[in-house]
Amino acid sequence: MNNFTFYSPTYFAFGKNTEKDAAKYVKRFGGTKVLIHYGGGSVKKSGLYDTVVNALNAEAIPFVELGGVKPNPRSGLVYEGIDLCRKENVDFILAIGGGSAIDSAKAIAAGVKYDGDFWDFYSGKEVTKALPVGTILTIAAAGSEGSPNSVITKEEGMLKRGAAGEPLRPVFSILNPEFTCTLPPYQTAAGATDIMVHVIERYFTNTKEVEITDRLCEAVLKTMIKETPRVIADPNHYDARANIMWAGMIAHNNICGVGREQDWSSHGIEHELSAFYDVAHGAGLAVITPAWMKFVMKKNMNKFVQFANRVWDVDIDFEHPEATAYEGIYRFQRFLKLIGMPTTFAELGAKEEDIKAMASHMGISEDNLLGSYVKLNVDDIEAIYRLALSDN
Ligand SMILES: NC(=O)c1ccc[n+]([C@@H]2O[C@H](COP(=O)([O-])OP(=O)(O)OC[C@H]3O[C@@H](n4cnc5c(N)ncnc54)[C@H](O)[C@@H]3O)[C@@H](O)[C@H]2O)c1
Repeated sequence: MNNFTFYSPTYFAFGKNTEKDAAKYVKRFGGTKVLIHYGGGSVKKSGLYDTVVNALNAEAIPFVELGGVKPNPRSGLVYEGIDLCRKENVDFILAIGGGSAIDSAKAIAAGVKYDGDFWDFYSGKEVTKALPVGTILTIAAAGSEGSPNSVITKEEGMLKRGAAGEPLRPVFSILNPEFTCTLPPYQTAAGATDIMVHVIERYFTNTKEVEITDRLCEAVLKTMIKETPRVIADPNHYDARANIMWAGMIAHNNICGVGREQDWSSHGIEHELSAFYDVAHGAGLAVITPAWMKFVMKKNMNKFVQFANRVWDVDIDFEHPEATAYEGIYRFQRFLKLIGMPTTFAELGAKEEDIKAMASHMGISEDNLLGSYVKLNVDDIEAIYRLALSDN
């Protein structure tokens, strides 16, 4: 196991009615003027927006608001949010929604404290200062409620890029699984896929002797394999929703990833699909991750046999380990189909003729290869996109 530091100071309030205390948490974490940041209709339809506004009024905390965050959140609204916060002397951002609203809030939070263009943080500069962000989560997926990350798409050039830095971890996150019951099955499944792939990006490592984090990863994956079909069949299944919601947090606050090299190729390759076609991130991952697995398995089979055996209950064929490895990937892909995810380019609406452009859009070069389990060059990335044309 490698050396690591782990500091994850987010305060979590989990369960029914926890959103009622939102204003108390804002106060507790120092907010005196709040920006409420959210997407579109769902937070208003569910009554969550009114609950939050009433709670802030009851605590006499002034606020301004900025709605309209789109899935795959855009830089334009971030600039608007930074200007608004400065003009209104906002000192706390409360995001209501999913990864998109939260990531947009984090970008604004970092941008307000920075003299330059906030996009610098999405071009490799570490975030070292940000306004505090609190979240009320409505979809289990991105894990942004506990992560030090944010992903934004720059309209100009449709660049989808990530930023990172400890100040981006929310100071508090409120997770009421009931709010996730209104998610359409497709969004539920896309979220579940994202959760699983957050773990997979950490699981496939060349770092040796990482039994504790391997086992944590496997626990999250096993939980998702059990609970996701339950909520697809019964969207109001509170306990299954609750297990998935907490799995989503554990999958990405890095408790499963400390002390080990991590990969992150599937996310990088998928970000081009979301940028080119504006698809749901989890759906893009459902197409890309099995293709990535098929490609890298041939170069580094090590971990795939363990994945097949421990996660997908495949008996190990010691004479033909590649058959065991492949069976694990096959079962993963079959599971994705079962929960209603696309598994090919065509199902996603992606086009073969864009493959070259997507592979070269990522800024990968021989000095800057993608991933770590197997390091990928542009030709490898193209080959992975081609493998995703079919699910055989
Ligand atoms: N910051 C991170 O650590 C991180 C990690 C992974 C992914 N991401 C990014 O997060 C974004 C995706 O976030 P997401 O998957 O959480 O989804 P999202 O926030 O984009 O929401 C997906 C859709 O579901 C709707 N929705 C949300 N809650 C709902 C509810 N309760 N009922 C009905 N509809 C609801 C939203 O309005 C939206 O249309 C992508 O941009 C992705 O790249 C960020």
